[in-house]
Amino acid sequence: MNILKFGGTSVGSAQSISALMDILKKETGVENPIVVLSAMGGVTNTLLLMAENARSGADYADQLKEIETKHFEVIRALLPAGAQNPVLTKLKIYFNELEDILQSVYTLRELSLQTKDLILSYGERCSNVMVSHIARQYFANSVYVDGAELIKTDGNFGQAKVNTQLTETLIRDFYESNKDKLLFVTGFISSNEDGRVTTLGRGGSDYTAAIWGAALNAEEIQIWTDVDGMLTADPRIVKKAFSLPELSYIEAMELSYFGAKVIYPPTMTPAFLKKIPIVIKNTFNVDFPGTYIKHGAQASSLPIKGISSIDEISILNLSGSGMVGKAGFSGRLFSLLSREQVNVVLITQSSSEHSITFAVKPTDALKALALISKEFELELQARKLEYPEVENGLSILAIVGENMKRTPGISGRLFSALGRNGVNIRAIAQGSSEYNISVILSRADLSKAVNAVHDAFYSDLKKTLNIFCLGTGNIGKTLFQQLQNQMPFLAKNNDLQVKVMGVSNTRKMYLNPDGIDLTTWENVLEEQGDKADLGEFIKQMKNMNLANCVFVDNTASHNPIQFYLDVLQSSISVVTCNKIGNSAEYDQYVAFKEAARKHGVEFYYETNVGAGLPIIRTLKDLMLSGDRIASIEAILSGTISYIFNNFKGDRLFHEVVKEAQDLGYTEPDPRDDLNGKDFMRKMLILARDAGYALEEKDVAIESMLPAACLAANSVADFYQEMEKNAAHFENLKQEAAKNNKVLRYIGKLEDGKVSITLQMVDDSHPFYMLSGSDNIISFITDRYKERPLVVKGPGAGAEVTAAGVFADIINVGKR
Ligand SMILES: NC(=O)c1ccc[n+]([C@@H]2O[C@H](COP(=O)([O-])OP(=O)(O)OC[C@H]3O[C@@H](n4cnc5c(N)ncnc54)[C@H](O)[C@@H]3O)[C@@H](O)[C@H]2O)c1
Ligand SMILES: N[C@@H](CCO)C(=O)O
Ligand code: NA
Repeated sequence: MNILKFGGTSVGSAQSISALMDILKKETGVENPIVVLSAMGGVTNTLLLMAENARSGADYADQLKEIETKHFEVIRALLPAGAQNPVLTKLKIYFNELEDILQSVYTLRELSLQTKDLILSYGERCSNVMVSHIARQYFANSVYVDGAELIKTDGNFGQAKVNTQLTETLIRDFYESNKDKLLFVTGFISSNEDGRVTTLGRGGSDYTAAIWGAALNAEEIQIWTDVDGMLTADPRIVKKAFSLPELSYIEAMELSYFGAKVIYPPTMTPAFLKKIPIVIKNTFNVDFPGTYIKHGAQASSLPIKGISSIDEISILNLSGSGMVGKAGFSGRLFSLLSREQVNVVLITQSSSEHSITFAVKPTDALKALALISKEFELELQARKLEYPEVENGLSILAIVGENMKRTPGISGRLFSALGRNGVNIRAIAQGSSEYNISVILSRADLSKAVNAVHDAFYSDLKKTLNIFCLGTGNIGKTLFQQLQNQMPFLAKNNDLQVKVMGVSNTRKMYLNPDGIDLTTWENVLEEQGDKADLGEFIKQMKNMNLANCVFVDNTASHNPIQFYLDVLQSSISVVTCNKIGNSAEYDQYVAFKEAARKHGVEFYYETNVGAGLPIIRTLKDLMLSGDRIASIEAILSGTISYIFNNFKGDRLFHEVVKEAQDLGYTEPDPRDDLNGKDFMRKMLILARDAGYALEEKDVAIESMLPAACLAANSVADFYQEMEKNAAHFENLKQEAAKNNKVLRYIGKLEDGKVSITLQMVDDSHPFYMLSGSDNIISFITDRYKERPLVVKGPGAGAEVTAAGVFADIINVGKR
């Protein structure tokens, strides 16, 4: 025989009660199950509120009406008109009784625990009367059972202690003479020796189910709720949390002790003692197998079973010389707290015995402080103890699982996931049972921490990168297109999900904690976006406090640069195609790298040089492997390369420049390409990566433009000047052609000096053969000295650049 317990949401509406009936149709057969029901969802809270209102002399009539309507609506929806009257009458009697009780509370302005229990009992009574009547349409032998009469307790109202022996006898006797019926038993309520209603405390209906299960040696106890069993983490925090097929009782207790609201741990004890399996099932997803909690649960391959947390916790730290070597000290402390009903959630003590830190619920913190101040008054006065302080705003995160036992590396994985994401740990505790490692951290970090730890332990599952992108121009737009196309492949082959959480251009910004749909981002940004504000964008990004976060700069603007340090220091990686940051002051370039290293995040800028071509990466690998750069020779302006490769025959120079711009090769302002500035930035970044502490002024640039073009103060002006100076460019072209040479703008790093010069080269020069927007770079190093290491290919354009940014993002994900 099985016990089926349905929680508040499962009896919360006509729809869920219909689902419940369908479940019962499958579960009834040769032997009927015993059904235990909670109050309708929300009713217990409303009853409590009414009781408090009555006590303080406030109105409660509306709430009473609300509860009544809630029940009556279900009855009208699920019972034919002819069958409604008897149950409506029964419930009406209950509501009248309830009103009388509330009236007395109101008159006396007094609410004892005993009266409170009585008031609360109406929640379960009403739901069970109602549902048992509805069930009669399908199961003629359905009966309502007042569970309070069969579970006998002491008189500790609100949290009564069960008299197990008497209770089991009563339940068995009752069951013997009612076996043929389908029993609907009120959960949560019980009664004392005098027959007064008591309640079983938090999670009471689960407890009722376990008590009945143990008394009758049930085959299994099914807990029907609104989630797919016990999950690896709170699904409201971790979107990728998944349901666990099997758990041991201990794992289930550890997991539910902190947070998981699925089952209340003490209620498992009767089932645990009799080795009765508990199954957690979802009323709203009946076919899902759910979670089995049982004796000898199969060891699984998962390193941990789950992550649980307590949202709000306070810690107290007691320290001082007076504690060292004092055997009775912690005994005195903790027996004091236990005597005064302060529940201590976690304790750590340093081996120097100089300090003890313990965690309590915030509501208990001041009480604990007062108790300590009184108990240790003498020690405090004599300065043998420091006056303890309460620290609030903290949370506990715990990883749980029996596999942790004797498995090295588990705590390492926990702490490195937290460290990498910039989560500071305040205190650590691991029980010697090794079922649980708990850490205390700032509450603001909790959600990020749980996600990071979830990723770290279930890494064979999908990892999510959360990206925030600036710039929706050429590169930004193309990146989104590529991301959208590639998403399914990444999910399938790399277990990686890239989610765009925020986007901004100069006009608008839009952030969404659920992620932004890449098919509609343009409309969403336009219609739902706020006015762009870079500081605000960064602030909101930081406030989201997500794990595996990447800030992507696809602008050509100075403005984002000033935020890089702050972003890196917030443990957020930076990927940028914007060269301005790395080519400004050398100290800033160094500061970015140091911040990234210190905070364990990435700072990637492959597209700063040669767009998607692997140049930065190649140089970095050479340096890391101990090679030394002797010289670099390179063509690194895709725009100028394109121009020289296409400035032929009778074509005009400024027309070819315009063509390069239309093809997306130029900077947003093409003057930055033609005046050599863009090239200078790239050479400077390369030189710095090669180990030279150079500044902009150290780069000697030979201009390829006449002075008038250089002086143009707008882009339109610039084009006009190029047109006016057509003869200058024509001369250059003809002179090169005359000597069978081509024009090349070449950068060089040699002996720590950087120059960029305009040259005419013949076909003996390796840079002679180039086409389109090709870049070429040739490294001479200690190891590549006979023949250089050469990287060549298209070095500008939206597709290749966005692809380089994309690869940088993926590389952050690989770490
Ligand atoms: N085109 C290429 O081949 C290539 C190659 C490598 C690197 N890059 C670099 O890519 C970057 C972007 O180039 P693009 O062609 O896409 O430019 P673009 O002008 O088309 O787009 C720039 C975008 O940045 C936005 N923006 C500017 N300032 C901003 C701010 N403060 N906050 C938010 N958004 C801001 C603009 O609104 C625009 O959406 C440049 O830094 C460029 O050097 C380009
Ligand atoms: N404007 C740049 C883009 C690549 O960085 C160029 O022409 O090389
Ligand atoms: Na590159």
